[in-house]
Amino acid sequence: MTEHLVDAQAPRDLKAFIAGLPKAELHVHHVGSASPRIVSELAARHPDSKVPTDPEALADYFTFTDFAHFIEVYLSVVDLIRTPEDVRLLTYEVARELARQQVRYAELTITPFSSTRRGIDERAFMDAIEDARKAAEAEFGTVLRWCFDIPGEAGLEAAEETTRLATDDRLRPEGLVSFGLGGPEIGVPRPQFKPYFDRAIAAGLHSVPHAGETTGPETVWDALTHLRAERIGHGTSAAQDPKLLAHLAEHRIALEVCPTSNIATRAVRTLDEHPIKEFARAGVVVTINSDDPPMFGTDLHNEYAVAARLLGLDERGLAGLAKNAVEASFLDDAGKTRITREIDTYTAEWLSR
Ligand SMILES: O=C(O)c1cccc(C(=O)CC[C@H]2O[C@@H](n3cnc4c(=O)[nH]cnc43)[C@H](O)[C@@H]2O)c1
Ligand SMILES: [Zn+2]
Repeated sequence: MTEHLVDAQAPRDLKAFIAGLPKAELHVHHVGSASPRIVSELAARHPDSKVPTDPEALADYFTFTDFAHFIEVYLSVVDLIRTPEDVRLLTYEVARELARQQVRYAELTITPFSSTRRGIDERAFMDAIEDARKAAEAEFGTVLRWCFDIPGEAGLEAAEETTRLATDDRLRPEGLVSFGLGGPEIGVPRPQFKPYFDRAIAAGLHSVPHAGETTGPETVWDALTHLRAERIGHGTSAAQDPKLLAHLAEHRIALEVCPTSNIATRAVRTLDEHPIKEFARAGVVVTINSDDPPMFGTDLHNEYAVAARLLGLDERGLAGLAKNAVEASFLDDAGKTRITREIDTYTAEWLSR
């Protein structure tokens, strides 16, 4: 069971503050955000799948022995997304959940290769996510943007297909802002993806690969050097390299920290051993994110509560984390100013109660 991951120790008042705090989420996966209700609905639609239809059984199914097991389970959920309507439903429901958590802006990591290789028409796929994005903004007020990621383990064929989908002007969706690299790192060296990142960057996309989640700091250096990373997904092992921490701090390359994810995939042993404190101490820009929240038995509120405990933060400190995410986002300046002001107003009102 993953429920033990939920941080019950945050004071009730701080939890209430977090619940109302306007936030930005920069590292959250599309399929990995499918709620137990959506997963069981999709599993019931596709009974040939081994994914349980019972939400209770899903908690056990979403308990991982290691990162490789996590990816195996993740792919079984990917297999449930078979039609453009599945894609639209999932995207819209993810936005609803983000809005519930006062997320004003989110960059959602989507792996289009996984859908197109399963036979979903590429045009219909783009229309489905864009339709959900526009509906979510109109109905919930949450602005969504996309990061298309290469599923690393699927190799250069996946890299080529993802790059094509991200850079072809006839296909590229309006909401696309960045280009990523996910999946396992062990046995999947970052430098091989350089030509694909070069093309994506030339097409105006920002570079946000996962790195240092399950391998050492050299992978983070590779992501910076070869993939020209502007933010790093996880970057957990950066804590082992003081020069790297200094580089990240100096160049304001933010880390997308997802504490509970790192425990659930067993990349880090316990929350108390999480290197977030070292990041903050070194002056690295830390952003707090949820990664694959239902699979890890968490949500963004819980991740902020975890961060508050690990970093010893009060309301102002939490507001600072929320502002870090806005600042490190790829939102335009007017949007950044709007959300930052909202965070400041909310915090000032809360503290003057
Ligand atoms: O879709 C396929 O057919 C396929 C075939 C081979 C390999 C893959 C992948 O590598 C998919 C991995 C997928 O996992 C996503 N993800 C979600 N959470 C995380 C995370 O914490 N760290 C790394 N990757 C993560 C990611 O979006 C990848 O695309 C697929
Ligand atoms: Zn991730």
